[in-house]
Amino acid sequence: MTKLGVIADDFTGATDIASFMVNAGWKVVLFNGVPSEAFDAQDTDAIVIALKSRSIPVNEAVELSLSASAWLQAQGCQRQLFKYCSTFDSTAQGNIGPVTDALMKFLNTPATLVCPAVPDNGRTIVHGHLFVKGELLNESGMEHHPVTPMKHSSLKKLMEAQSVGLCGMINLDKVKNHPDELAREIETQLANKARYFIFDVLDNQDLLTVARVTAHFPLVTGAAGLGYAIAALDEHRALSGKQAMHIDARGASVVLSGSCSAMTNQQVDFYQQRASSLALDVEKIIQDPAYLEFVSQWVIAHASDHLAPMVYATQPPQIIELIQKHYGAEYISDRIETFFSSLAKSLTRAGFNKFIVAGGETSGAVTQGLNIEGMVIGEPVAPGVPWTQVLNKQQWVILKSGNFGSQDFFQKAQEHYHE
Ligand SMILES: Nc1ncnc2c1ncn2[C@@H]1O[C@H](COP(=O)(O)OP(=O)(O)OP(=O)(O)O)[C@@H](O)[C@H]1O
Ligand SMILES: O=C(O)[C@@H](O)C(=O)CO
Repeated sequence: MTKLGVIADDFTGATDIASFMVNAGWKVVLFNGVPSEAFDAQDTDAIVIALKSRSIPVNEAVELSLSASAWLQAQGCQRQLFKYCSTFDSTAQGNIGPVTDALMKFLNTPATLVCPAVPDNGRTIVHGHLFVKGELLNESGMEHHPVTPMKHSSLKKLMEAQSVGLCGMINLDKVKNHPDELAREIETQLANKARYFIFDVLDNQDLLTVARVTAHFPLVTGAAGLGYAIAALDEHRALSGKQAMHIDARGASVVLSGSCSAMTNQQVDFYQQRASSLALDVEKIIQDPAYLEFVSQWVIAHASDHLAPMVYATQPPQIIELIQKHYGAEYISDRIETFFSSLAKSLTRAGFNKFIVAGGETSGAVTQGLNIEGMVIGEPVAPGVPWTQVLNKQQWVILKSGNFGSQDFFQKAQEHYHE
């Protein structure tokens, strides 16, 4: 029986929590948006729905999240987790507070947990303040975020500004030294009208304590660490989880890199010294209708190389700046994404069954090109970046966030293939 339904407010956040739960031994399936049909979830521990609701208008975020919650409930997920960013990305209008309130009403619960802590990634909570690698959230760089600048670190302040109720705070001393008293503490604070419980969390042990004491809450909210703790506490997880995903070495693979982050630039530099590589010509993407076929044929010609061929648009920031000035940033981004989407589609027709993709937006475009509705989450190549198998297909995909993974990521991903 499925144990947990997860509603994630963005795509890389969805793969992040899915990967943490798989690491704890669960079998996890991820859907891109709310599926239109039912899913037979019998041997699945968690279903994750990836939405794009972090920064859209509040009423749309609420509506989308409620429809995800209703679908998950219909698949048997009585318990649900609302996944938002571990840096609590939101404004005083939302969307974390309003979505949480709406889900609480829908799932008919007077209390929930607010827990963005991910100790493995340096997200900790002390005296109710959120830290990012030892820095207060509002001094971590997040105060400059273009869409959701985080101007406070107090989770109480942040949550109460965008929701209808009060926070209940439980400090580190209680979590670490008096775990047996936590259940009573929750009852006392509930009687005092607390709705959103914020526990201090410094390490994974604290997360396990928090997950244990809130195991009866029908709804919890937070980030990937909470997913890990809930899965790790499940005594039956070994029955269904930790099966290595069989990624079939037969069939060809390709690396598609559209990310221009510092880390991806390093990964592309490293990989192009070892494998056949083709840098995309931006002018030809725009001007030459035969270019897609030319690039497809180049990839196909290298299909049986020892390492997968790589096609990349990745460039360092100073070159990107020039290209964007010349063509317009939005226009050129869109053209490159569409090119990757069409290339992926054309390579599938040519027998390619493994796609290693770099970049959040690029991943969205490739997912669309491959017409992916859902995927099973496999083993991670780097923290938060798992191999995935497309539902009901012999097709495998990695979607790498810009700054994730080590220098040898593209090569490392291919070490997971099996004969
Ligand atoms: N040479 C280029 N010139 C201009 N734009 C480019 C070039 N190469 C890639 N792009 C665009 O840059 C954007 C990169 O965004 P993407 O989300 O894929 O990567 P990222 O921002 O590094 O990843 P993440 O969002 O996961 O951190 C895409 O829209 C892509 O089309
Ligand atoms: O929680 C995080 O930090 C990430 O999963 C995320 O939400 C990326 O957008």
